Amino acid sequence: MNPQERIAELTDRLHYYNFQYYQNSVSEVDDFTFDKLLEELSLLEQQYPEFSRPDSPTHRVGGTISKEFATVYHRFPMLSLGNTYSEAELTEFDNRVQKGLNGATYEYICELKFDGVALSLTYENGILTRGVTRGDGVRGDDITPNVRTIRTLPLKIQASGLPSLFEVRGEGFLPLAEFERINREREDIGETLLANPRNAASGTFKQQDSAAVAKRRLDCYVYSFLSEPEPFQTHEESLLAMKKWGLNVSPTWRKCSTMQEVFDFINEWESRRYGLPLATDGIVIKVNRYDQQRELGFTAKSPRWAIAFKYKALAASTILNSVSYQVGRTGAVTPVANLKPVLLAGTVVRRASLHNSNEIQRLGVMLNDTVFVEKGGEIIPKITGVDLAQRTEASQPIVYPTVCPACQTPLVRKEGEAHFYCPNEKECPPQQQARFEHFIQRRAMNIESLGEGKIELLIERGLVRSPADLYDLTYEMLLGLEKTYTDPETGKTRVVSLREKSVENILNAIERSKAQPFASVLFAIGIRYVGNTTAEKLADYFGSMTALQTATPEALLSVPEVGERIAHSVAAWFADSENQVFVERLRLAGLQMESDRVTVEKKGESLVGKTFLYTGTFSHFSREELESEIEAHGGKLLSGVSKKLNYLIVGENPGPSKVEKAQKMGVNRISEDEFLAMVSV
Ligand SMILES: NC(=O)c1ccc[n+]([C@@H]2O[C@H](COP(=O)([O-])OP(=O)(O)OC[C@H]3O[C@@H](n4cnc5c(N)ncnc54)[C@H](O)[C@@H]3O)[C@@H](O)[C@H]2O)c1
Ligand SMILES: [Zn+2]
Repeated sequence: MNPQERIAELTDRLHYYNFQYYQNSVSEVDDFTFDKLLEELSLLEQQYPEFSRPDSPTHRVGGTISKEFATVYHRFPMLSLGNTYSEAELTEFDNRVQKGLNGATYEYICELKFDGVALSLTYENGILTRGVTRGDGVRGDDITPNVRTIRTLPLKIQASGLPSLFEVRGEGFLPLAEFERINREREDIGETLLANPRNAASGTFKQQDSAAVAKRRLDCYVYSFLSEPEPFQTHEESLLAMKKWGLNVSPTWRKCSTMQEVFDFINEWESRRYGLPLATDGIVIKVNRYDQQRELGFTAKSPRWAIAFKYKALAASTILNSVSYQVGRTGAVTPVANLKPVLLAGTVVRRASLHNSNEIQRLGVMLNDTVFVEKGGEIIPKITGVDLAQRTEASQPIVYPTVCPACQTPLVRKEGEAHFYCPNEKECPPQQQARFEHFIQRRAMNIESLGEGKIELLIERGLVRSPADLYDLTYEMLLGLEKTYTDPETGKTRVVSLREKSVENILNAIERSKAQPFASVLFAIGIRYVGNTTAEKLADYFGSMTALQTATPEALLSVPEVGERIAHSVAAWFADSENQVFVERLRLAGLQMESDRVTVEKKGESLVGKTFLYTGTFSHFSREELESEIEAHGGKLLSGVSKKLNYLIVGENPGPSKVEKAQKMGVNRISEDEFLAMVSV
């Protein structure tokens, strides 16, 4: 391939990766690969400037703006950062700074490079008025309602000396613990898992429904302050002031006066960063004094006074001893690598995730191979490659099981899914066990005193088979049960035994669970794809188990945010006769089968036969109030813009995609006042 062709190829490929990364929150290659390709393109362009394309990703910020949000122009461009993976290049950067400042003394502020989404936050008279993504650097998406859900971001700052207008920049992120929590929940209801915290954060910030955004507790570290005139002399002063004003500044930054101190900072944080509550991928080095920053200036894409040093993902090599297969609540089989213990980022790693059989094939990994293990943004490390040079005859192919490792039922693979499933939903022990764990969790029936091995014990002694059996347990059945567990990894033993007190606790909790609201019961019964939020929506809409059980597919589809996949799953679940028996037993046990929501009181008939959808926020109603107002006047709420929709009520900060679609389909768009006029006749 000649240089011109290679330049064209790289340009197109990098554009595609950028689009996937910024627009769809998907990484098709890892960052290191991406950065190397970008570097290759940049070098080729320097050598052959005549072939460089005007749209080259080397001289512009990679992101874009989306149609779904209003576009906002940045008052100060939001640039990228030059980056390097080598200490030698960092020294070159320092030489350039030294030269640029003509021998003046200077200091650096070193910070962690947080791996999330860049945010621009505008404060006017101390009030947070706007939150915008970086977009293409010149314009970004106005995601103010989503940014307002970040609890550590003050909506109002009161302090003396506060400029009347200023901008704060920072990194919006999903804390690791939150990322893991969301994935546990997703796994529990059979949803595909989020790939990594950065992409999850990026996807979350781009959601239209800020109530859904609020459920994922996003956070933000701020690291830059912009205002005109600039009240500070140095970056350090701005960090201290922002901290004082109550903005969330990570305490990890340090002032360095020599490159040696910078390198020490880099080395120190290489493993320490894994103790932070979020993913980081390097450090950022910034010239401290603002006048010196101005002197050094910017390239088209990034400041000359700062650079990012990116860590290569921390890796270790070790032996793959065996693969075990775990069966989840929905029957999905997940392979897990058992490794020869190895030290990685300060912790001993014994296991790594292998995701699914495709991943094993992709890696070409065999038993007894020497494998590379990396710690990325996730807590469980992953196998990223095989050291083929170390392969011996001892290496044996991994034979993926054809039957369930727990119950020997032949595994099946559904079309379009990466996982194999054990279809023996009702009898497969790990699925059964997980079904109980799902049922007793706090947000379901809240019988958590049954945790920690007690369920296992009850199943093993044949006392319960279905969660409905919990309601038939008696004091006599439970008292004195005992079991010793041995941890396969450490060999430690633990005794679970049911004495008077714990039996009483369990029975009380079971009794109390009968008062859990209908939505919790609906979540507890464990319909695939029906998480907490969906259960609430279904409970609200149908009001009772009976209504839901007999709901037509069309009715299910008209529930807000319920699509084909969920509707199908719900219908299929209720069509199963064993599930019907299960629900009947729960009903007889006295569980809540109806919403205690006050049924909407009829106020009039002016909206009978009309369908509605709303977007944005309203001054007279909360979302719930608007919904019940529509219902109270006989109107019907739809879940999306379709031909069946008569009116789209457009509030403040509406979702542009809904409005545009409504416009295209010729749906009437009405204001809040126009709606008020319709219901006050
Ligand atoms: N894997 C892929 O497919 C893919 C595609 C596109 C981009 N990328 C990755 O994204 C990077 C390019 O993105 P970029 O242009 O945003 O550059 P960048 O992420 O390397 O650096 C700029 C960004 O760093 C962030 N940042 C974090 N901590 C900071 C701090 N303390 N101070 C200042 N900024 C801080 C800011 O969000 C800023 O916008 C590449 O390095 C690449 O690895 C990957
Ligand atoms: Zn099984």
